[in-house]
Amino acid sequence: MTLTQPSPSLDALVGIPFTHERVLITTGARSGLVITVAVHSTRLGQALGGARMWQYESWTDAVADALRLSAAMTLKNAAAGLNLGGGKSVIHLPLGTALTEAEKHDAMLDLGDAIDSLHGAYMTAEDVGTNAELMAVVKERTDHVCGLPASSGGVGEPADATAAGVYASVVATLEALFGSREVSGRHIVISGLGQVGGRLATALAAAGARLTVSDVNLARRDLADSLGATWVSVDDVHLVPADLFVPCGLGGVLTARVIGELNVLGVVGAANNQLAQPEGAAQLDARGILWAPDFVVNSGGVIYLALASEPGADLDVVAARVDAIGDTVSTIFTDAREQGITTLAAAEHLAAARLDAARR
Ligand SMILES: NC(=O)c1ccc[n+]([C@@H]2O[C@H](COP(=O)([O-])OP(=O)(O)OC[C@H]3O[C@@H](n4cnc5c(N)ncnc54)[C@H](O)[C@@H]3O)[C@@H](O)[C@H]2O)c1
Repeated sequence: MTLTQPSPSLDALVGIPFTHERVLITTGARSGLVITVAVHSTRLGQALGGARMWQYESWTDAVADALRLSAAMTLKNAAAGLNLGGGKSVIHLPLGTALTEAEKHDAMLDLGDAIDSLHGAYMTAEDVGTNAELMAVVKERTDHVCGLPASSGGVGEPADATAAGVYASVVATLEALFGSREVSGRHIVISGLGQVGGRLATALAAAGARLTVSDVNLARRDLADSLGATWVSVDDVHLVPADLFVPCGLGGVLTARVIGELNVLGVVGAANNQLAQPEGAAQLDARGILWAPDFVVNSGGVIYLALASEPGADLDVVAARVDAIGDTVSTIFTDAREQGITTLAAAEHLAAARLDAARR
């Protein structure tokens, strides 16, 4: 008899209840890659969420990520006041895979076919591992894609708007903690200096913040040096005593251990799904650390994609909507304090109120 290790169930991998309207899991005809398109909710409108192309140990991990990320998009789009539902697509790259440009092209055509088969239930855009140029390839197979390069008539990639929304959230968090919106002189720790983290670090340095930064990609140290920021290893970054910790890398960074070791007064960052477990919100609360919920903080990109893509869009109006993320964060802090609930619960209530109103 052969004994094998029991494999974890998808339920355990996903970690949230299955409440999705529709999930398509398909093998790309050209690429051979497993593509998941998860439509969590269309109650407020077409589901919008980016296309992630990333390495996972198993295709089931990629499906689990799509299920989690699409549910978070429902909350994000609802809390942002957009008439859009939540969805996400994930292309599974087996560990060690490095796609050639031709293979990426094939993967995008496959993604476009998968999205088109849903007849408009879901609209995609760029996310980690994809970009505006690759969205132009998706467009060859479906109209349900946004954030194309300006050269293709699109509104471009959303990282500027995401960084602007995170900046507004940082200011709102400082105000809640210190009674002042002043950034100058505050010590802020940023983990992940990519598209969003790099822009945010540049803006915070220009405003006079003292920065400590980190990235798994050591090449990002050049940016840190140019901003006069202190560089620390990714293993130690959460230990640095500071005013704020700003996660701008991948999700799941706030594990029970990391939360227990944080040495800051607030956490506010761009990374999606920062809490490794939902209980992390209460753990942060119990430690007296003010957490600005990620799906509100990082909604600038989706606000930009949705509103700037509308015909005749006024970019000043779009920028004001992005800036108003700071007001939403302040409201969530106030609601949480007054109702004695976590900031996560307060943000979820905000999103649920919009979803419930749409159900009536
Ligand atoms: N780009 C957007 O508009 C947008 C919108 C909403 C949410 N987000 C989220 O914000 C986060 C950052 O997005 P991005 O577009 O800047 O991605 P990116 O890939 O450009 O940057 C991520 C950076 O984090 C680094 N990184 C990865 N793992 C890390 C770790 N363990 N510790 C430290 N650094 C690490 C990477 O090397 C990279 O430099 C992601 O979680 C993304 O889902 C981005």
